[in-house]
Amino acid sequence: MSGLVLKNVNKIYPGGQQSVKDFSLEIRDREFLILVGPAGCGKSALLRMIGGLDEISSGSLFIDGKDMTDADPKDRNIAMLFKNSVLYPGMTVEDNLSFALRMGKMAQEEIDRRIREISGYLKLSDILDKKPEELTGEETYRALLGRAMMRRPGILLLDSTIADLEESLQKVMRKEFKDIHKKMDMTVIYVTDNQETALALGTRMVVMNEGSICQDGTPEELAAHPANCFVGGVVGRSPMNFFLMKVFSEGGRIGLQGASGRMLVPEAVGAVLENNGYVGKEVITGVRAEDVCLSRASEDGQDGHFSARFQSMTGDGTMLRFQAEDADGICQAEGRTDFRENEKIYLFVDAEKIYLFDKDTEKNIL
Ligand SMILES: Nc1ncnc2c1ncn2[C@@H]1O[C@H](COP(=O)(O)OP(=O)(O)OP(=O)(O)O)[C@@H](O)[C@H]1O
Repeated sequence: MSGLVLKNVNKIYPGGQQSVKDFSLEIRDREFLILVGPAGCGKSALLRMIGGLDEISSGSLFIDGKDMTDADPKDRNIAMLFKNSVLYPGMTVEDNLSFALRMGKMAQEEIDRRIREISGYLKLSDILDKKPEELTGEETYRALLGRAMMRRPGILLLDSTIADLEESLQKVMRKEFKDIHKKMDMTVIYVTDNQETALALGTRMVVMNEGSICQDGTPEELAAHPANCFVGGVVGRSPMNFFLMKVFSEGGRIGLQGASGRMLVPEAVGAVLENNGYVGKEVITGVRAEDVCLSRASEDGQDGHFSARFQSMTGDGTMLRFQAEDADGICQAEGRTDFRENEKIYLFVDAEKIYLFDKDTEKNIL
């Protein structure tokens, strides 16, 4: 059993800077939780406090119902793998795996048993005799993970640890994480600034910004109903564009007027806007790149069609960047790559797929 509860946790440094603000979260035993947030939002600070490497300035931490706020790191049953973790130089992978347990005087038989088990899970058997400098990036990562798991921690903290691997390896490792987590009886907190991992693992995700939780849920829930613009921009299969548009009412229908086009919204959406007093006001309209299509319309002014100017293709050629009257954006290229810079293009936005946020609070209106 290794559930974890954080209650109103704060981290304030001697200079007065605060990295974690009133952070409360409950993580169930054996849960795999992904903590996503931009650089500097306090993810590592939070992990360091959970692991006992840094003091909790105020608030409390419970592990399995026991108050561990001030407990010694070695009493927390937690293993950590940080961005800058390295294997002990000069030692083989096997020695790296066994070192801490040998120092703790564990019986060699038990150490050997664990090495066999973990080597099996992490495919280390063929590299047990190798030294760190002989390992590839992926092998190093597997060995580091194995070393962290040798003590059979109840909780494993992983800090952006696969971010430095090549993209193809990251994919492999994400899949393996899922398998390893199933086999090992562990609660895992995985910190990353990359939502891809959370989407790939499909597990619970907490989005963090400026030291606080923005939203908590599955990646699908967060993508479908982001609590605010920030989460909308962070979570989802394609980037979200944001446009400022004015809500209008015309002939009993509600619509949105932007600088380069307009669209009527579905009746249910219109009702929410009307009932909440948004008619005549500006709202932030969020549209995912995958929901903006190149339009064949050749005239401005058609409902749902927006004029823009082509800027550039994305590196993989699947999306294009455009400049609308009031904002830059990104949309599907649909195989078209033959635009000239600044050429006029037409975009179609599916009104069924839009997100609407309050201009002042940036909170989701729908
Ligand atoms: N010892 C410290 N003293 C003062 N400020 C600190 C200290 N450690 C971290 N910070 C600040 O706290 C904030 C959060 O840092 P933290 O490393 O937790 O962010 P992060 O989300 O993990 O970012 P990254 O993904 O880049 O590691 C940052 O603004 C950082 O500069």
